[in-house]
Amino acid sequence: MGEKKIIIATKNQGKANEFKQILEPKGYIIETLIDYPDIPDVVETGFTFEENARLKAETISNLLQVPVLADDSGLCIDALDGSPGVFSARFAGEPKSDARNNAKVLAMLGELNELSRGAYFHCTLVLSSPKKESLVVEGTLSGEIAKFPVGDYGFGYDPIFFVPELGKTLGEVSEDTKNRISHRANALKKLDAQIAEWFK
Ligand SMILES: O=c1nc[nH]c2c1ncn2[C@H]1C[C@H](O)[C@@H](COP(=O)(O)OP(=O)(O)OP(=O)(O)O)O1
Ligand SMILES: [Mg+2]
Repeated sequence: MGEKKIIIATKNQGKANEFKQILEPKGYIIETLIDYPDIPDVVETGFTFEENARLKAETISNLLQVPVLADDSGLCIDALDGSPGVFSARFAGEPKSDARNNAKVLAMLGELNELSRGAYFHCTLVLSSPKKESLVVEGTLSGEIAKFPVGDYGFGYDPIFFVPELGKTLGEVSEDTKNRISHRANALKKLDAQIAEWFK
């Protein structure tokens, strides 16, 4: 496999690690905006995951004039009618904080029993190139909101997201295990199936 460089339009270290772990073994060279500190933040003004992922991918692709992949993702909680959804990153306000976001979710769900704590992670990926129609794929992962945070692995809402099939939160499992089942991994599988055709 030749060198195929993809820039991921993210400044999130947790996402960056997962993209590298999944895509580098497939022969991709992965860079992220952490490698381009001078590029300003893209303001996420959209009301859907796709709008925000398009905004990030298309803005950075037009700026750098190379193919760019963006991820917009979030946690959708049944008892909160799908909230925080696209507002996941700043659910507890500015500056964005995983710890405060998790505390806010736990406080809002209170003592609701297991049957009422259903939730899923959603990930929309948009791959953009300056003179091409963008490619859009999505993936989800179902689970439940734990009663308290468990584990130090992962990032974001991982310590409070319990996966029944694993009997653990995502904060308790290795990167390998998460990357077999996650919303991001599921979206990347769909991207993988379409990327060769799209690049032609
Ligand atoms: O696998 C995940 N495990 C735990 N939490 C997660 C995951 N995937 C998304 N999330 C949470 C983190 C953040 O609160 C929001 C994403 O917000 P989102 O705008 O897509 O990302 P971000 O602002 O952290 O980085 P960037 O926009 O630079 O890609 O959902
Ligand atoms: Mg963001």
